[in-house]
Amino acid sequence: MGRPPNLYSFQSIDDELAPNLRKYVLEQQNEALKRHGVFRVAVSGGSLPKTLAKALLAPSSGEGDTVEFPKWEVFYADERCVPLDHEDSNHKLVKEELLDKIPSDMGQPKVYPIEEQNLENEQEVADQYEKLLVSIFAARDSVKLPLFDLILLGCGPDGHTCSLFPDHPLLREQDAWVYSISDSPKPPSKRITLSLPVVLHGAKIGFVATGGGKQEVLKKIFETEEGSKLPCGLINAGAGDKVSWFCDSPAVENVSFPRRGSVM
Ligand SMILES: O=C(O)[C@H](O)[C@@H](O)[C@H](O)[C@H](O)COP(=O)(O)O
Repeated sequence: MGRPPNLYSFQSIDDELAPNLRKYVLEQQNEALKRHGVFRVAVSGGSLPKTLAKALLAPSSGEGDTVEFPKWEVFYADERCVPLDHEDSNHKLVKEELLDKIPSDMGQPKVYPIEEQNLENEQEVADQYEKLLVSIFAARDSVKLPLFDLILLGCGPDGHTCSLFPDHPLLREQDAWVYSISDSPKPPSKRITLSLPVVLHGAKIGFVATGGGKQEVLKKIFETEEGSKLPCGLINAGAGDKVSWFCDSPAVENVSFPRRGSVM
């Protein structure tokens, strides 16, 4: 097993977690821009977009601390098979929480939502999204897996992440980049998700998990054999120190796994 994941815990979301998350995201942004002039990020839904907005919409404190949105390409780590203006859409959530709030002088990222045709056929939605990823990540060369510069995820109370759920057969799938699911235990039932190998391949993987409701599952994920088999645990085990967790104190109150102070 490689090096363990990084676990950060903060007293306050607004005053500590968000500024540290900003620092982390901008480190990945600046690295990626140096590497290939573009920052490719995958984001999921849940509470993440709101916390991300707190991090990214704060004023810049100077050099190296500028969010270069026009150089960002934003993808969805998972999406629900609903129209883009539907209450359940992750794209709608990201748009309302973050994109619509970006001041006009900062410019907008290029965002890649799912296609709205054939929403009733979740396999079709997954295939279309995979085709999109192939056209971007394998434009010139054939690549085995798409390389996101950063994948930002949440953690469900059952240990799911993206739309990869505990004990679900999708966890064993290796072939496609994007899978559909029609029996998601968290509604709505029809969704698409990046595959586990795609997530593990990400250059960096950041989890944001806050609130007392996450306490039990985080203890399990970080401290038990059973938890290491949950989707979040599989990512910790498979991606090691490429993974960073941004948690608040209530979420990790009982977790004795060593924490890091701050992203500095
Ligand atoms: O579309 C979804 O349902 C999400 O992508 C899902 O994976 C989410 O990130 C977790 O359920 C955590 O959600 P919370 O942060 O709201 O607990």
